[in-house]
Amino acid sequence: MSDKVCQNGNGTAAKPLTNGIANGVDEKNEEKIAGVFYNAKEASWYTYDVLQEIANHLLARTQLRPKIGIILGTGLGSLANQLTDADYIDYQTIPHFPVSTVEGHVGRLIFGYLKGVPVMCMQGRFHYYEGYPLAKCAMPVRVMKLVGCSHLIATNAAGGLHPDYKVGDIMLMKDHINIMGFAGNNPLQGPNDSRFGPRFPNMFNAYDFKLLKKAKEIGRDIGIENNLHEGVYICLGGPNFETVAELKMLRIWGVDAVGMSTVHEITTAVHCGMTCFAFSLITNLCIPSYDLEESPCHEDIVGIGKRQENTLTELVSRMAKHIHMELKK
Ligand SMILES: O=P(O)(O)O[C@H]1O[C@H](CO)[C@@H](O)[C@H]1O
Ligand code: HPA
Repeated sequence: MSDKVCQNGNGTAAKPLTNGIANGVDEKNEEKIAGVFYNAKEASWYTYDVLQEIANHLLARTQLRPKIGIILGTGLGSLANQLTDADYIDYQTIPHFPVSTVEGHVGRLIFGYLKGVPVMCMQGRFHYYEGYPLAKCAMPVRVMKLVGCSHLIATNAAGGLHPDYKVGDIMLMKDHINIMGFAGNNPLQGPNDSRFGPRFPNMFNAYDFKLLKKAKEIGRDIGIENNLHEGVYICLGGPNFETVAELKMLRIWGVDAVGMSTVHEITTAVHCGMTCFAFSLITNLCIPSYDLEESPCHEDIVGIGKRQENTLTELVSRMAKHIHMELKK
């Protein structure tokens, strides 16, 4: 038996919880689960004014005025090491901000230059399974928008369901299935503030086609074309990994990669008019068979991201550079 922390998918990797919340706001909620508050009211608590307050707070703490927001997924946080002249802002120190509770998510915003391009980077995201409502998970996207970002680059670690995918491959997201939304759980649920966007946003071109094309071009330039795919992502609620029957069903649905994030962030970004690009790092294979000895393990998933740091940095920084140049035109 290896000395890995988790075997057969049963390992957990929760960070020790701190007090969970940085300021007085959440302490008003009645329900408290393991230090993280869950209350549906929280979802509609992030009004335009509250989010503007957060944005103003951040703008007062950095000179940078980025147009590109980046979300770093599980194990992908090391990309932030490449940022120069950076201002680091821990989530705990931001008014009304939740904290990251998952291993592989540092829990801070970084304003800095990625190969010369000013960006705002989330080194750690929020997930539904942490106990946060979807609107709260996606709330930082609206903050990005209010800070001045017109573009979102979202990354995630995901299980590869497409039979051609290998661990370490990259799947550019061309579309997603909002299965949690099917069940009535959507970050845009509740009163619509038209200052963010319309009541009924169109998700037809959620993933910008031109950026997708550019990413494929960059993939060729950096020699990863054989490990680069384009596919459909699904966000499940987690935190458990999938059963074999579930994987079989998802394959029939046309899903190529499975994760527990990103979809609500993209939905929120599209709603507020941001241009989106996203990709999954395939960190494990989702093989719908009962005969396997190994199943996904969070520690391994984190490790794959670290291993691919150079390639991911190259892809993200070149995409950021491209967007930066396009915005200047
Ligand atoms: O989507 P990100 O945050 O990259 O993380 C993925 O990896 C974790 C499971 O190991 C889950 O949180 C899943 O969503
Ligand atoms: N399933 C769900 N989420 C994931 C996986 C997976 O196999 N790998 C990384 N995030």
